[in-house]
Amino acid sequence: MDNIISVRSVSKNFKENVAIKNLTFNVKEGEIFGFLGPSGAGKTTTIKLLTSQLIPSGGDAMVFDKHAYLQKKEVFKQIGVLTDNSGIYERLSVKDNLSLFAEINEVPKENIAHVLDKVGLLPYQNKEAKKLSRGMKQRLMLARAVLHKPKLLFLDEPTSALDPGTTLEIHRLLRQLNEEGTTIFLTTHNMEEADKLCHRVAFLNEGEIVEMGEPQKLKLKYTNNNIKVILKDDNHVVIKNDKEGAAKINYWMARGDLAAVHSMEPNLEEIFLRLTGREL
Ligand SMILES: Nc1ncnc2c1ncn2[C@@H]1O[C@H](COP(=O)(O)OP(=O)(O)OP(=O)(O)O)[C@@H](O)[C@H]1O
Repeated sequence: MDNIISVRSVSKNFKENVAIKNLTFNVKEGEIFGFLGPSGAGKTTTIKLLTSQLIPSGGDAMVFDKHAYLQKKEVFKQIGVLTDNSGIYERLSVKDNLSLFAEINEVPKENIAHVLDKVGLLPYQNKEAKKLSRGMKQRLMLARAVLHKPKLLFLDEPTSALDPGTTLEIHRLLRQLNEEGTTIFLTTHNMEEADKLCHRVAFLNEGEIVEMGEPQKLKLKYTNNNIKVILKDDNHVVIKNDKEGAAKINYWMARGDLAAVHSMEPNLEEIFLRLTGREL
């Protein structure tokens, strides 16, 4: 698989404030890549560096094998961006918002109904944007970001402040887009979201990547090798995943005392805390 994003030793300073330090990572074509970190870690700055809204202070931020800040309009036609500076025209209807966006960006309009249907907004296409709920607005912004069928989609905190039902709906849409071939780069401080959605994640702390990999592999890497055993008398016992632990489980099983066995691998939140001493 080819790298669609390639970041080499990138840094970004805002005067004396160092926002990004020596970032190096790739995103492969077809991946959902999660960029995780607490507020101020540098997630949005990274998206801006990759979408030509900022120029790096050092290093190479490449998208489609070209420096992101040198990208031409043709290349940007292959990229969709969803950030919180919504750019929605409140007084226009849902459909007219997309229509105007298509005109400004020279995108054909015939895809509008299809995209609105996909994000579940077709029945609301004539509704004024200002009358939409937050979740519906987010879906409208997603519709706008994918109207031109981009190969690469950047999403900055796509589900922040959404209710769990709408969040699940957005996740379903993102998975579907990914299955249809869109590579997705998303930032989030929601570790559960990252775990469920992303093929790989990078942990960002104070402008630096402190760990990167597949969620499941990271959990195995940082496991403390403990197993929780629940016995039928409702006793919970934590044992080691070793020969001695296996003998204990055999013993309880033979006596008919065993109710359940759970691995105790850490979640991404706990790994981040262990690596940085910070919560998300
Ligand atoms: N235009 C700017 N001028 C000066 N400093 C900036 C600018 N943009 C970002 N920063 C600083 O860079 C650092 C990283 O900010 P960034 O917005 O990338 O973080 P973030 O991880 O996206 O945070 P959040 O989750 O709160 O959006 C912060 O210290 C921020 O204050």
